[in-house]
Amino acid sequence: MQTLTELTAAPASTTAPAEVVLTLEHISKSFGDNHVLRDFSLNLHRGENVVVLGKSGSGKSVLVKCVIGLLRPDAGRITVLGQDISTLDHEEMDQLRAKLGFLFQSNALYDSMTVRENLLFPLRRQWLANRRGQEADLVQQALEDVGLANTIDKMPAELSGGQRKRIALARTLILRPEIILYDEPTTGLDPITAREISGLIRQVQQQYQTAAFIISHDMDSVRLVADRIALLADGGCYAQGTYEELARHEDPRVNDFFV
Ligand SMILES: Nc1ncnc2c1ncn2[C@@H]1O[C@H](COP(=O)(O)OP(=O)(O)OP(=O)(O)O)[C@@H](O)[C@H]1O
Repeated sequence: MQTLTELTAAPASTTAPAEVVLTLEHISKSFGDNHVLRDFSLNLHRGENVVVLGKSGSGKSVLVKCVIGLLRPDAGRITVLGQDISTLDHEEMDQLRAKLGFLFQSNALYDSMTVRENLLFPLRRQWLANRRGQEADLVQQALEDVGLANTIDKMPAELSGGQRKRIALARTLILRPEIILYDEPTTGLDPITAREISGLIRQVQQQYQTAAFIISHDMDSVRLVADRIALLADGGCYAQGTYEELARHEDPRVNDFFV
């Protein structure tokens, strides 16, 4: 396996894989007179990291909530792993969510449980029959993947912010998601730890061929993790391209993010 340094130094891939795993088509969402999303469209391909970049209040969280079915768009269609989510009932949506991983800002670890118990929890909740009896191995593997096998018996309060982020990612990985949604994965971390987490996001992508839908405005992290960036402005996908393409974009509304 590549070292973290090699991974963080690796240039973003410019060849997009063919299979589309997430499609947002002409999504609109308003709250009263506040038209947050207006005709927003974007595709995500298998194995691709896409960062959605936008100013505070531009609608990034609303977009993620639409993808995971917590908010229903007023117009448009969202297709996840080939399924139009507006056609799914609760049970079907739950089954689909089991193929998605989430890494929220809060990490959402259970403070009263050890690291081991935190990782066992989603396994038992999803209760994957074909993994019965393998839980201990899966926990061990997930912790090794994030470089924290030695924390298995610790409580979350004994871990640093960066370690808690890694454990939260291990808990997501244990269910082998096909798409991971990262909400501000480096917020609240010091620059060195933030860089390590960005390296880990790349490592996960390469090791598991997962697609990632990443909300971020940490431009150092965006540079390291993004294969493609979609700029959300005026409710729509205002511009998209690689980090380098958008950084030299002539429109100041785009290149201002990169200075
Ligand atoms: N449930 C809701 N009801 C009413 N308005 C909402 C709701 N959720 C979000 N909004 C509004 O939608 C707009 C976009 O909010 P959102 O949280 O998506 O922004 P964001 O881009 O994620 O911002 P930040 O980077 O600061 O987290 C805001 O004006 C917010 O007030």
